[in-house]
Amino acid sequence: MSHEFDYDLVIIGAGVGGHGAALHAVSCGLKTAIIEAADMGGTCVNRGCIPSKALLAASGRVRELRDAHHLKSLGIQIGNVEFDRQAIANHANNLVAKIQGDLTNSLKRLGVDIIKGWGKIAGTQKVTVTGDGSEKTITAKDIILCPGSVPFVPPGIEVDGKTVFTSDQGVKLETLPDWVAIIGSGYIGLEFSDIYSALGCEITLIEALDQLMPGFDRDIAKLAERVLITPRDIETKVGIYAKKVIPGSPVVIELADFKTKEVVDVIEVDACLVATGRIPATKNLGLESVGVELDRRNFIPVDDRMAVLSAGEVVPHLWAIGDANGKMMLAHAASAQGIVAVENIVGRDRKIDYRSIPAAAFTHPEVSYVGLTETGAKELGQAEGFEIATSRSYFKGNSKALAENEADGIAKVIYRKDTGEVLGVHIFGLHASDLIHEASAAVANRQTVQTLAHLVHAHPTLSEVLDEAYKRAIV
Ligand SMILES: Cc1cc2nc3c(=O)[nH]c(=O)nc-3n(C[C@H](O)[C@H](O)[C@H](O)COP(=O)(O)OP(=O)(O)OC[C@H]3O[C@@H](n4cnc5c(N)ncnc54)[C@H](O)[C@@H]3O)c2cc1C
Ligand SMILES: NC(=O)c1ccc[n+]([C@@H]2O[C@H](COP(=O)([O-])OP(=O)(O)OC[C@H]3O[C@@H](n4cnc5c(N)ncnc54)[C@H](O)[C@@H]3O)[C@@H](O)[C@H]2O)c1
Repeated sequence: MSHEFDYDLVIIGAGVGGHGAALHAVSCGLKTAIIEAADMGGTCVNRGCIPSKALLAASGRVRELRDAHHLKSLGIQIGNVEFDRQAIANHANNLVAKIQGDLTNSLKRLGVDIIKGWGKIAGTQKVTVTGDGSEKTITAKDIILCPGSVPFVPPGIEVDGKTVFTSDQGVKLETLPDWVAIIGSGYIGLEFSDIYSALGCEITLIEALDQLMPGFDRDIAKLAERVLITPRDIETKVGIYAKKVIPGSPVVIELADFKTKEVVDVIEVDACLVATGRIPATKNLGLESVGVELDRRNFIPVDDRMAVLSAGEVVPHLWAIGDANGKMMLAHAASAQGIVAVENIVGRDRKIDYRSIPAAAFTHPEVSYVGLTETGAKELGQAEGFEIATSRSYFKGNSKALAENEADGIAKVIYRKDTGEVLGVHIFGLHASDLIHEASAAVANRQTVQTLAHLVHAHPTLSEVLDEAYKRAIV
């Protein structure tokens, strides 16, 4: 370690990105400190992945046990299934506390200094920390910024945290409104409609763009809508945005046509979840002291080595990872970026490979993907002069899915026609979030459908869905 500085590495923000970077830094022998102004573990642990997955696990079980038709098809009959909202909420809260403790202890055990307070860049290789009425200055050879993101609330929407709220409050499951409007059909909108509909709430799902789940591959989104939305107590308003939302009892929502901006309806509901994306938490970070300007959406500009850029040039010894750079707002992407930043800090040139980072929505059943959508692959093909092809396989042809009597699902593989290289894989169906990792490894290694079609999968497993899709690509 250098004796010129207090630390080799100082990380601002102890979310999953900062945590991942810190663990890797220690394994590379760097003397490391992490600064956190609020909750250790950041969004994912306290208000994101962890509590939402706990709620999805419990509500998913309720849905399953109340599906008399499905159970009967397996020869099972059970009586009334009851649940306790507060006990489900406690399950999520307890899990948050456990994982927050584990994460904090893992840093302590490895000798990472945890500094509580607001971190701010105060010039090259210098950070100030403000907290408890005092300010101190720390020097570090390298600095990683990982301040994360916060919910975006569109203008016209008033959040009171009780009747109109974001996921920050939603994950606490403090109420189960009879009728809840969910604004936005992205990840949060989808996962919360899964939770609320399983627990008996009536839902109005409002999406500004002209299709639901606009971020997902079209074929997958269409089938997901048929299974996750249509048969459930979910009314959809598509091409419509919430122009005004007034909290209270009832919550009043003015709905307008997204294109003409004209008000088309006013609804009164018991509660409203605003799930309209997230914005970077990049204010007051002192970036101006090193001449860095945020981009037009307030993200920190970075290259693929996670170096911060100023007017397109690398700013030495300054790195930014996680939601704050806006490249891929996912927990595992944040920690993967942290590892890449640390590798570059210790002189091992490394770039992030976004194409091979998988994503999943933990609905019942799940949606997952890795790489490009069909539209994205076509655009790339046009730019680079190649054609693409697709192959599909269906869960209804899979013995394991049939044994479970849960055969709604599809796997779609998108690949280059000339070389066979896999460009994207999309799955909707039972355990899709686990199945995607085989495809993620294939994309990371730029493998072809010809190679993948010869891998052997155990029988009978859901993994054979992908096996089948690869084999269909080469016939
Ligand atoms: C409801 C919900 C569910 C989600 N589910 C998933 C999921 O299932 N899978 C998935 O991959 N992703 C999921 N995400 C996204 C995931 O939570 C984020 O991508 C991830 O948390 C980003 O990590 P980060 O480290 O960049 O930032 P954050 O987790 O936001 O952490 C940033 C930390 O920095 C601190 N901080 C900020 N500024 C300063 C400062 N100046 N000084 C000191 N500290 C500071 C903050 O207090 C915060 O603790 C979900 C998000 C939400 C909202
Ligand atoms: N399972 C997961 O990995 C997971 C789960 C939850 C959240 N997340 C992360 O959290 C981030 C935020 O999630 P999110 O669902 O809020 O964002 P999102 O970007 O996934 O979806 C937001 C949706 O809201 C719509 N929208 C925006 N403004 C609107 C308006 N005024 N009226 C109606 N619709 C409107 C958008 O068109 C979009 O479809 C995502 O980037 C995601 O990466 C991930």
